[in-house]
Amino acid sequence: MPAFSGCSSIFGMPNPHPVLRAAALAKHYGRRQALSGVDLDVPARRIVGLVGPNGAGKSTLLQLACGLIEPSAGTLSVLGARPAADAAHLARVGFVAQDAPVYGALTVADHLRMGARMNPRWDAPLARDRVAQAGLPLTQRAGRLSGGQRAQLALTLAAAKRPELLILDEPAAALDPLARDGFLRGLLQSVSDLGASAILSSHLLADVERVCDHLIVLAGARVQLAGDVPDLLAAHRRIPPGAPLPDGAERIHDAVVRTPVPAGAAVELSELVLAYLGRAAR
Ligand SMILES: Nc1ncnc2c1ncn2[C@@H]1O[C@H](COP(=O)(O)OP(=O)(O)OP(=O)(O)O)[C@@H](O)[C@H]1O
Repeated sequence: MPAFSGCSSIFGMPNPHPVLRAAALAKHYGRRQALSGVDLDVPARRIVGLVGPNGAGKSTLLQLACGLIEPSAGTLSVLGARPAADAAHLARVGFVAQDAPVYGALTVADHLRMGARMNPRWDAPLARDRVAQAGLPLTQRAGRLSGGQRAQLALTLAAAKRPELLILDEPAAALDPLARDGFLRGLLQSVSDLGASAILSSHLLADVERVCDHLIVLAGARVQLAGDVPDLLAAHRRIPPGAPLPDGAERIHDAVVRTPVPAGAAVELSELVLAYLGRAAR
């Protein structure tokens, strides 16, 4: 189980249709353990921030969720089925891999035509609108787009599939602050237009704080913390240095404690993430 799971459920019952459910999930590459004993239950209609240090297993989890790789042990279901179970299931998931891969020799318009041919639920007006909004010239070859524009194109291709789940592996990492802002706005807009869920891995805690309402902290191949952000923030406080631990509280790291009573001060999301990463690194 995660060190702390605040995953909320309707009326206290387990969510019947989680977007992603993992049980004792493990993945190793040879002798290297990338994920171990991962249990997750991510409710639908969330924007999930997946954070953790380099090598924590974030890309591995996302690639498992897309069916690009197979688990070594345990189970994983995405939208109620095995990842990439069949063509219909593939159409329900949009994936933007690290570095927003696109075909350099093809134009923006070629990408849209290809998307339309390959995806049964392709939303041509949505694709055209997003491309126009992002200011992507239709005749420009993708290889000549800026990093930010490439990320926008990759997000457009994923969103125009009208997926129920968008999976994005550090899509905005290389972008400058303005381009990142545009990308995140585009993401929020797409998720809201589609009524979809999204899982976004990122090292940028400010981005996660801004767009995510569900958090997964991975470190050392294990889930350290998972749950809806409001629940997690409500369950943790910062106590003054030297103050005694409140009744029933557990010290996570330094001044951050998990406590059933609202002692001390509220914590911010970045502080909470750093506390769990600090504890995992001890
Ligand atoms: N194809 C592979 N072959 C061998 N080892 C791998 C492979 N892919 C990942 N690993 C290892 O698995 C572990 C988890 O890697 P992963 O890429 O999932 O981490 P990450 O959290 O996405 O890291 P980063 O933030 O640096 O992208 C690392 O130790 C990595 O070296």
